[in-house]
Amino acid sequence: MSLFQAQGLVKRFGGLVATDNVSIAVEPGEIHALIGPNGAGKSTLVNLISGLLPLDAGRLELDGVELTALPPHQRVRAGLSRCFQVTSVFRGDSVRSNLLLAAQAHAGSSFRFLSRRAGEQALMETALGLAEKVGLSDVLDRTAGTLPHGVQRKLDVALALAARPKLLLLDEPMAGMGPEDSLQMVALIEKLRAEAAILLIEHDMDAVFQLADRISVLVYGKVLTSGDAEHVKGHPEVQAVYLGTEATA
Ligand SMILES: Nc1ncnc2c1ncn2[C@@H]1O[C@H](COP(=O)(O)OP(=O)(O)OP(=O)(O)O)[C@@H](O)[C@H]1O
Repeated sequence: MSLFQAQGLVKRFGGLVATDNVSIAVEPGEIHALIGPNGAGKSTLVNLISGLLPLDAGRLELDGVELTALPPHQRVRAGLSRCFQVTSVFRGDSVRSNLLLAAQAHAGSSFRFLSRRAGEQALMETALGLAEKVGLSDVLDRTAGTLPHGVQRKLDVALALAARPKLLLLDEPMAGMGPEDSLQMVALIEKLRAEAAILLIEHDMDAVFQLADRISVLVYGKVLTSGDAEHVKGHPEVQAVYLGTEATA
């Protein structure tokens, strides 16, 4: 059975059907990318999955737990973590504080048998482990808001990882990045595959073709087709509808 299943999702804005009976699944260890031209409904779909927007119809399930009626924070607790297109970093705090805060927020009662000192130590170790994982160990004392955009995006990923997700929703992680930062983010996402399954929304087609096991193409709120990179590249309607428009965007 799939790790994550979205079935028959529908979202209407007045007369506009922004999400039109979308079903999408993510398997354990899989990177499933979602692409589509501007206005296709990618952000709406991500907001429906993370719970920021209410569904008009459909069902969501993660690892056997139904998410459909859960508010966003309970979906996070169930194993669904999201990186935001607009970063969720506390810009005035250090990288270390950001990581500590995230580690603390998701620690729950896991350190309840430890003394206060040992608890703080365990949180610090978690924070340092997150920094190590995404490559931030050298900038722990820097104020987050003063770091280059690419580094802030890594911190954003680390904050999402603090929740120890089963499924990581990455909403345009390469947005606004130059080629060097994009390459680093691709390498990081490839590494994260070992931690969580990933639903990746991304405009950077090179990155998508490099990373994704499966790509679903969204057009006018519907899944036009779904398959591996070869399938999507060779699909005539995708070339016409999506790649044609994106190549000139
Ligand atoms: N809150 C809203 N109210 C009304 N219409 C909306 C709302 N949010 C999105 N839409 C419409 O729904 C459609 C899908 O928008 P959405 O932002 O999900 O597309 P997208 O694929 O994420 O686009 P982009 O790549 O530009 O981010 C668009 O026609 C958009 O105008």
